[in-house]
Amino acid sequence: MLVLDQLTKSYGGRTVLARLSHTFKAGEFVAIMGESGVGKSTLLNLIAGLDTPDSGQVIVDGAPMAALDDDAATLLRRTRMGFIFQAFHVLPHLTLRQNVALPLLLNRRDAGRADEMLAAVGLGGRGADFPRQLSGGELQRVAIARALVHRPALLLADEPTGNLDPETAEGILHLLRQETRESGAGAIMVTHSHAAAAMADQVLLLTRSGLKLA
Ligand SMILES: Nc1ncnc2c1ncn2[C@@H]1O[C@H](COP(=O)(O)OP(=O)(O)OP(=O)(O)O)[C@@H](O)[C@H]1O
Repeated sequence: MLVLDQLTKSYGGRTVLARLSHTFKAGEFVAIMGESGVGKSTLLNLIAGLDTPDSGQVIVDGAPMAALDDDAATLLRRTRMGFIFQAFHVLPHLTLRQNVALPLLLNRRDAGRADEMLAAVGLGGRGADFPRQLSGGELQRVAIARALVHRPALLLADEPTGNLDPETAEGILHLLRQETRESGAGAIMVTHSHAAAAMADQVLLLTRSGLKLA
């Protein structure tokens, strides 16, 4: 379970999120929509612990993130979370297989599932390629394979199908659904796509006054 408790975040004196509170149930697939600039990516970054709130807290499975030291926060992210961010964060000097296997290696687990996940996102047989040989949409699919490979308890996804054609996007959304269902994982997906939001258990709208059911 993930609790957002009175989260406030400002940039340069401009408040983006003001005392935002919400509880995400474990295992629920939630889509967050809302107009450009309203703070969706900011919210995802706070949940991921990649940015810190000015006040309020993010509580993961009963533990306030701010109370964790760097090592504990890293361990939490590495073992329990999977990320698909807009910049992908694919490492240029590693092959696709090595990129996807990274969460497994960091968790000291067998890397065998990396090839399986590459195949699942339509990149089977390209494990030895390097990121520079890929298109934007292919890179996004590598990031998706990497986010799912270690079966995280919580998947955080920022526009996971933003660079994909509608047909590939639909396939990827099915994969996200199937993988999270199989492992009982929850997901928080920020999207402008109504097609993507339609496959969530719940669609929330972020506005200046907070998160509400769409
Ligand atoms: N690091 C930063 N420094 C300064 N301002 C920032 C920073 N990150 C975000 N902002 C500002 O905060 C506001 C919310 O940005 P955010 O990216 O969270 O919006 P969003 O809802 O995800 O938008 P979009 O749908 O366009 O991706 C924007 O006005 C943005 O300029």
